[in-house]
Amino acid sequence: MRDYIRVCDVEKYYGNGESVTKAIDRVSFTVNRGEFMGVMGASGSGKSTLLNVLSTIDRVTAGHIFYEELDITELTEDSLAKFRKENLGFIFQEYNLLDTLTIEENILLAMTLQRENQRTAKQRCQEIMKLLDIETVAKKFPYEVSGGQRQRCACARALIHRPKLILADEPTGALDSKAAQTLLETFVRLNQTIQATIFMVTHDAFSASYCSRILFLKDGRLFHELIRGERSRREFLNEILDVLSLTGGESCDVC
Ligand SMILES: Nc1ncnc2c1ncn2[C@@H]1O[C@H](COP(=O)(O)OP(=O)(O)OP(=O)(O)O)[C@@H](O)[C@H]1O
Repeated sequence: MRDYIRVCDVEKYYGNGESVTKAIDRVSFTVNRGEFMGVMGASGSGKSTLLNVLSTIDRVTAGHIFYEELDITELTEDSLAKFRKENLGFIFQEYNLLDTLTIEENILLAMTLQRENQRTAKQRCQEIMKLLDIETVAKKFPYEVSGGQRQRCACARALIHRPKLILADEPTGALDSKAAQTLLETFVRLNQTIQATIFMVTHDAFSASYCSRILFLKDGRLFHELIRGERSRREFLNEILDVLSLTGGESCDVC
């Protein structure tokens, strides 16, 4: 399989002089198209920073990130905005839904902003709501639905463009275990049905056990990697917990 993303010797420093923080320190790895990648590590290990440089929200201090042949560290701000719009979908812990719009309108807004034709937009919205099982709450406002349904709405909004890469920062953080499980199963389904590549930061071993591969960060460096392969999710979970006990990382919210 050809590499979809190549992260080459990436460094991200904050501050300068004596007060410099090496949030990411010479990290290199590749991602294949269609992988469900997890990133784990203790608090402050650099997970969000890595996600931010991968998603072009933040610039690297040194190193290169290639999406196929395109080096995104060399792009101008205008080209970056275009790249983000055409390729990426973001899902964060805070849903950032607009309370004055219904669930359906929140999802459609993402399409309106891209000036898609209305019929295509509506059709895609129906499809994605069906896939995420939120059709029944389409006409409700965000404050009238559950946390899990809000999160799936945020997910639908990110996915309606059919992004090649989904970037998720602690997407299950605000969910109870049932809602978290539903969202993770949705990710797996999306991963399998539309071959979306997923990059998910999580501190939770249970969430990570849904991934096909996990990178472990420690003090900004790549410390370990686990590949699920043919193992059951339970076996993979146990292995993740073993690694976390070595890194002093976190645990598992539901086990
Ligand atoms: N804007 C910033 N300015 C200065 N230092 C920062 C900034 N953002 C992050 N850092 C530092 O960089 C390091 C990595 O932070 P990062 O947020 O990537 O860690 P994390 O693994 O995502 O942590 P958490 O699990 O607590 O969210 C930390 O030492 C943090 O204090």
